[in-house]
Order: sequence, then C-alpha cells, then structure tokens
Amino acid sequence: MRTGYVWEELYGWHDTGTHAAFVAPGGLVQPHRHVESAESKTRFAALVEVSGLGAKLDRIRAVPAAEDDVLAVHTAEHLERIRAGSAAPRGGDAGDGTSPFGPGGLEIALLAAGGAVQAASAVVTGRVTNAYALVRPPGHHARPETGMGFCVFANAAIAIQHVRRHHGVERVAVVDWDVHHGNGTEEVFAEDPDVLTISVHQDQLYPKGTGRLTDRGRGAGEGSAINVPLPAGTGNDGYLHAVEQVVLPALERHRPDLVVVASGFDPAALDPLGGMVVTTTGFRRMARAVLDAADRLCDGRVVMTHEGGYSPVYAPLCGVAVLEEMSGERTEVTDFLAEEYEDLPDQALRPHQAEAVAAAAAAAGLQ
Ligand SMILES: O=C(CCC1CCCC1)NO
Ligand SMILES: [Zn+2]
Repeated sequence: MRTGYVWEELYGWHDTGTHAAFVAPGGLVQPHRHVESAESKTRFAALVEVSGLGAKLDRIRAVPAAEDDVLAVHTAEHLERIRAGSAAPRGGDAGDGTSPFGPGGLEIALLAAGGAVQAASAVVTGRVTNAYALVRPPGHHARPETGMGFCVFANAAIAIQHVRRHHGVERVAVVDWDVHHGNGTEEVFAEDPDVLTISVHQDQLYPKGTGRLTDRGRGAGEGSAINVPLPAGTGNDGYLHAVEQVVLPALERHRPDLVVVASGFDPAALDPLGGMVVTTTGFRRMARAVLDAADRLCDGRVVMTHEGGYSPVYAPLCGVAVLEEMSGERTEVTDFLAEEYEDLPDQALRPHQAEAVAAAAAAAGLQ
C-alpha cells in the first residue's frame, strides 16, 4: 500500500488579499486576511511533516497543468481572464468578485490543477494505491466559463479528464464531502454518464440554488449527478448515514475505475464557514468507508483533492486523520475535541437528518 501526497510551498503564495471574508476593502470591516488564506493549508502540510507522517508517504511533485488539459474543461476566455489578472500589477479575480488572486496567480492555479493531475496519474499508473493532493487554490466550484467560490480552475475535473484521455480510465465517481455543493464538478460532467458526481453538503449554504435533490444531471448524463443536501447541525452519525445509504450504494451501482474525493474539511465543528459538527472521527469514518468501497470496486484507486476547510487549528487534524486512513499509518496526533464531542447529542443521527438522507437515496433511485 503506497499513499501519494502532493504539496508545494507555492500553494501558500496564492494571494487572496484582505477581503476580510466577503467584505470588500473599504467596507465596514477592518481589513483582515481573506477567509481562504494559506494558513489552514500550510499548517496541514506542517503537521504532516512534524507528525512524521510525511516520511511515510510517497511525495508526488506537482507540475503546472498543461493548457490543453485546462482547455479540456474551461473556456479559452476563462483561461485568458486568469492570464490577464495574473499579469496585472494587483492581480485579478477568478470571475465572481470574491475569488481574488495576486500577480502570478496563473502559475499557482495551474500548479494546483497540475498537482491534482499528477496525483491522479500516479494512482492510475499504479505508482501509488491512493493519493492526497493538498492543493491551493481549491477547485470544486469552478465552472467551465468562470471561477467562483475561491476556486480558479476545476482541479479535480481537469485531473479526471486528463486520466481519461491519457490513461484509458473510463468510469469515474466523484465523492464531494466539502460542506458546500460541488457545483463546478457537477456542471462539467452533467451530461456525461461515465462520471458520477455525488455531493454531500449543507443544504443551500453555497452556492444558492444548486445542489438540490432534483439536480440529477441532464441529457445522456441524467442520473449521473447525486445530491445529498443535509440540514445544518449534522454531525458524525448523520454524515456516516449519508455515506452508507447513498454514497456506497451509488458507488456499487456505478462501478468506477477510479474514485475522486473532493475533500473539504469545512463540515468540521470548528469551521468558520460551515454549520455542521463533524469531527476528525467523522472524517476518518467517511474516508474508511470510501476507501473500503474503492478496495472492492477498483483496487483501492482513490485520489483526494483538497477543497475547503478554514480552521487553522482543526483542518490540519482532520487532514492527518484522513491521511492515516489512506496510508494505514498512525501518528501521535490526537484530537481532544473528538473525544468530547463523541458523546454529545449533536453527533447522534436525528430524525430530520435521516429523512434528508432517505429523500436523497430515493431521488437517486437507490431505495
Ligand atoms: O469552501 C468553499 C468556499 C465557500 C464560500 C465562497 C463564497 C461564500 C462561501 N467552498 O467549498
Ligand atoms: Zn467548502
């Protein structure tokens, strides 16, 4: 069992400025670092090293994604928008006005997509069993014609199209456990029956108007998108219930050659953007379930691309927990919150959560 790992220091140089989350400079909020700052990612990378886990992983170096790989997913206009912003003295924006980047941002965004491409290539060529691409900027909101939600390029989608074109991969399943709907990945593959996208997210958190039960893909891809909108306040048992009742049966039905996880840690209890109460234990259980399904279905081939997760303290703990499950290694990293939270009523599966999961399973024809 070999687990690949992508991290490049340059990801920490992606500059999202001082937008103080969503208030533009000059608003009523004292300027502060953007909520999508480097910190939660650089601290995750640091914990991988300091815990000793890094020495047991197969380090995969990222190279910038080739432009034809980007253009397999995005429009030429979008790529030019990023190129122009990157050449501007104060940088630019990925397209929605809240996804800024600094001068040179194109190179870093290409390196993020390229990190996902290299991780996926290492998995499908058998260099490693599975791989975690700790990349930045994130990608799961990026649409063909625009970036959004802090995402510049659709990293996972670009990696999927690359391995389908270059390594004969045909059927892919995407499991997105970021607290926000993976609208970009879903849109890229909405008409493609060979790529199943499953998003488990907080109902109508972001983007508004997408990720509904009724959004199931279109045309030839009808049924190739599954959405599991969960109520705010869902904890470990609710998430595991969603995985067991929807994700696993959908994976069994789709029979993928490769599983891609859009790994966001913003469902975590300490995350400033999410409204869920998942702990490291919850991420560990979800990862275990998906990894075991991949073992049954596709020789364990799993690629994870890092998405959201904004707690500088807690996201790193969640990341190490997932990497431990992927690699089979164990570290001395502990999470006292998980121990305290384990017995809280928040973590129990509540009736309205079970109803939401049952509705998603029914909408996906899984019941
Ligand atoms: O973590 C994220 C970013 C979500 C924010 C983007 C703008 C408002 C919410 N997406 O997965
Ligand atoms: Zn998110």
